Amino acid sequence: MTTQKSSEIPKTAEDANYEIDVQEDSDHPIFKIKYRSNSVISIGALSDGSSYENLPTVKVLGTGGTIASKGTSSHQTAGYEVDLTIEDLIQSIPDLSTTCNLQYEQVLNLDSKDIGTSELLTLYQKIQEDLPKYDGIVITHGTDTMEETSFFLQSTLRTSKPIVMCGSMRPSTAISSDGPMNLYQAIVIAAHRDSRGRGVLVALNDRIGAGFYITKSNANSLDTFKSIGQGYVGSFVNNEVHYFFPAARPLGITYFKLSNPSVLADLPEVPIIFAHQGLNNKIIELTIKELGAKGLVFATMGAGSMAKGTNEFVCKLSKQYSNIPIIYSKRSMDGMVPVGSLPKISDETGKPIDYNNAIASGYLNPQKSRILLQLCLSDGMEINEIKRIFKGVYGG
Ligand SMILES: NC(=O)C[C@H](N)C(=O)O
Repeated sequence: MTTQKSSEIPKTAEDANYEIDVQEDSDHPIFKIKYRSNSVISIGALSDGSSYENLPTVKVLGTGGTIASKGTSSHQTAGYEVDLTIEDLIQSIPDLSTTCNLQYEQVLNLDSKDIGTSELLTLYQKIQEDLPKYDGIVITHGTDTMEETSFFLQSTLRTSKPIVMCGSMRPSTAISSDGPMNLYQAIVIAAHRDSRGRGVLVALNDRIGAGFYITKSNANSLDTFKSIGQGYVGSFVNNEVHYFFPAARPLGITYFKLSNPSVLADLPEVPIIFAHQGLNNKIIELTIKELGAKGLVFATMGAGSMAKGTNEFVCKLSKQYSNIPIIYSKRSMDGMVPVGSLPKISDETGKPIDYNNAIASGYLNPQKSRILLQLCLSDGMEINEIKRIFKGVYGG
């Protein structure tokens, strides 16, 4: 690889103070143009053979959240309302016209607690429609359920183009609101060629994480998105995107084709039960019998641990209801549930009872496990196939 530098100013952009950095190898020359504003864009062949002939095009899709909210005072950081449009948000950030061609659209405008299956489907369809037309997509979203949307999109959109989610922890009216900086960074990340092939990303607070794993760890502070075991994939410093590793997607992703979106408007009912000392088994019975749950996820107390009586109760009940899948996830933020810690159940005589429908979540937390199970069930998968899918995330 050779690197040449030039500070020549071409006639066509006389007053544009920039530097061209050409990196060449035999197959893929890359031209980096560093502008006065310090934003860097690349023109040339990408490693997959495609290229940005001009500035990359980025579409920002607004869905609401705190980033689009207003409080009643500058110190209010909880209890505010969604009140801004995506246009307002774009107006709050500095000009990015030397970094990308930017377009935006309001898809939803909700607090993310109100995002359910039909909203996910609306967003999914919009992204499917936009992906062929843009080099990158940014989604502004509430942080409370961002990890669920990011997991859903990662499991349903197969693309090497960057899809970057962002939000904020402080409303737009708060002192030191983090929304504009997070949105600005997300757009620069989506426009950056090195963001390709990394799956759905979550960008907040100068950090870039994998939407597949990342989770909200703090209800109030700016430094909230974490995936402790898996770490961040990169960070944002000054106006630069820094990746720690070459482009890669998390292992264990299963892509579901939503060929019939109407099926998705009604994803199967899969509740999550949070296990704790003295859990009343009646709640499990109500969930399966009264709600008609098609599967169940437990946030178990440790690596799959629940009271012996609860495991026996669930095993018996789940069999009465056509062997519904029971996912053993965990309420701890980090760590995993291995197959080996699934309960072994026996009858009064000590004879083992088959509990084949118990499935370990591996590294997936309960809310991500729920979405994966819903997608598996809507695809008509049987228990053993669902086990295989979860095993991809080192569970099963
Ligand atoms: N920080 C946030 O965005 C929280 C907000 N309640 C939401 O998820 O929409």
